[in-house]
Amino acid sequence: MTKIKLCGNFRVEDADLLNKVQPDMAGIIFAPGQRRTVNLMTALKIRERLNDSIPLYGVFVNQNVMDMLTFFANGLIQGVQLHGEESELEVTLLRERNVPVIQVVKPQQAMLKTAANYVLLDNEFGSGKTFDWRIVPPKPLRQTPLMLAGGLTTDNLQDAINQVQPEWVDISSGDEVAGNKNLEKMRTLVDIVRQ
Ligand SMILES: O=C(O)c1ccccc1N[C@@H]1O[C@H](COP(=O)(O)O)[C@@H](O)[C@H]1O
Repeated sequence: MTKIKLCGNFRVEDADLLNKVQPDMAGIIFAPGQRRTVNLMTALKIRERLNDSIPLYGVFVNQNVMDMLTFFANGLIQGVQLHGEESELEVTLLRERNVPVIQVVKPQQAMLKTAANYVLLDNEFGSGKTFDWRIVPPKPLRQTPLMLAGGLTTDNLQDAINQVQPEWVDISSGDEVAGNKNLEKMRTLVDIVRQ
């Protein structure tokens, strides 16, 4: 069964919505200057309020690995999502310290072996835009569990799963209404992957 990550949670009360719908993973944005970027205090409050059963991943774009290791060691995050041009060396460094890693790759790299736990395909970060799913290599050719992202919504999620057969889907914009996380959208998305 495909698993679901709900990302870009930025208000403390978003933790309550996540607890209600129980996604397999949640995400917060540490990359600076994004609409959904959280500061450390908000991140701590979200982790505190979120059920222990929901792993919280931090999204970073070309940022300091030491910060990631500190956040992980302190239990603030349970894994990292590298959403920039991070090197395989950085991935290895994190993996050597047992940090689970989601690494953004280009579609053609979805077939390469990597030290990361998951490879993630996205259009642009948190843009809410889809890309042409036909360029994704078929499942038998893929070496690492695939996380599909980019403009997934309640309208196209089922098609995306049917076409790409990803192990995971990752959604940020598609569970929002007027710029805020929305319980009904979140519930519908989770129901689609679990039906
Ligand atoms: O969600 C964000 O705002 C974000 C900011 C910077 C880097 C990554 C971000 N989110 C990730 O972007 C993709 C696609 O999101 P969307 O559903 O198209 O909005 C997803 O992997 C999020 O984790």
